[in-house]
Amino acid sequence: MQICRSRQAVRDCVGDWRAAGDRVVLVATMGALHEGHMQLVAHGRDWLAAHGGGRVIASIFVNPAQFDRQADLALYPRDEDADIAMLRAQGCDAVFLPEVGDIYRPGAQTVVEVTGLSRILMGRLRPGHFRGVTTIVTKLFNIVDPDAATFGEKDYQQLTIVRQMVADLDMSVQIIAVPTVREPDGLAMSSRNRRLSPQDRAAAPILSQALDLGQRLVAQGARPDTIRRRIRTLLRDQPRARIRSVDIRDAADLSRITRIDRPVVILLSVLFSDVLLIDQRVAHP
Ligand SMILES: Nc1ncnc2c1ncn2[C@@H]1O[C@H](COP(=O)(O)OP(=O)(O)OP(=O)(O)O)[C@@H](O)[C@H]1O
Ligand SMILES: CC(C)(CO)[C@@H](O)C(=O)[O-]
Ligand code: BAL
Repeated sequence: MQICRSRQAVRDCVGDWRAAGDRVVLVATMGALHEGHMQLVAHGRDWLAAHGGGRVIASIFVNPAQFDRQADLALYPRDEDADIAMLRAQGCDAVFLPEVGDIYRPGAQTVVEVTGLSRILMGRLRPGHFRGVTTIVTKLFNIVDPDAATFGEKDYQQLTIVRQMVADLDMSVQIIAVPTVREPDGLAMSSRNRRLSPQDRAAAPILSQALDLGQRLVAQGARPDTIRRRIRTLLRDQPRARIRSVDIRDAADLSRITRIDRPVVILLSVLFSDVLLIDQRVAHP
């Protein structure tokens, strides 16, 4: 696996692959890798196998521009050696590990923002977060120039926003959505899970139980406000869980709904001590 620490190193590496006729898939991450990230690499490989073959490059960059709280940035888990070993074992072809100064250079003035979708739901809880995401994803697309890129459904609003950006700006990158990978007890894998205390870790599967309940109620024909209320009641039974948001939206565009006559997405964000966990489930009436 090639290790690229500068933009130029990535361009040289991808240039060699392209000269050999390979297609390229980008797996963008913030590191502290887990099996969810490995599935992004695996889905990238599957896409390449169906499109004439090629190479997967992962990026690991804890992007300061998408953190709304300094403490969250300072505490974000980092483990470069373990990350490189995992990617190598997964058969990833290259990894891009840029420094902050190589990505955000003095005098830069340009940001990329999907104006509507970035300001609702998590965008209200974390102002500026999605502008930071779309700006770094655009920069990574420009540096790597991939044919396709993988994004996890766990970060459902992020996935929806990236799709909107790619369509709005005519970016020629195919977005591959990857289903959420879970621990055996149902907790969605997340780098931030490492920061949970043992007590919070034991309590955290309440999120997936709440999603199970929501999915059952959607299938039974319940109304969105009833489902939100029942989910909140379940979460309130867990004293370690502090609810930040419970939403039910149109799965296609995250618009508000008053009755459920098409696929919806149930979106949860819940604090355990100072760790904000999110999870989602698409449900069909
Ligand atoms: N459990 C998972 N299953 C599938 N994809 C995932 C999972 N967790 C993260 N991803 C995806 O991996 C990519 C990189 O995410 P990131 O590095 O932020 O990891 P994370 O586990 O989501 O960390 P965080 O704790 O910051 O939420 C994103 O596209 C994200 O949706
Ligand atoms: C897409 C991403 C790597 C951009 O920093 C990040 O938001 C993430 O890890 O989901
Ligand atoms: N996977 C989401 C990245 C973030 O929380 O900043």
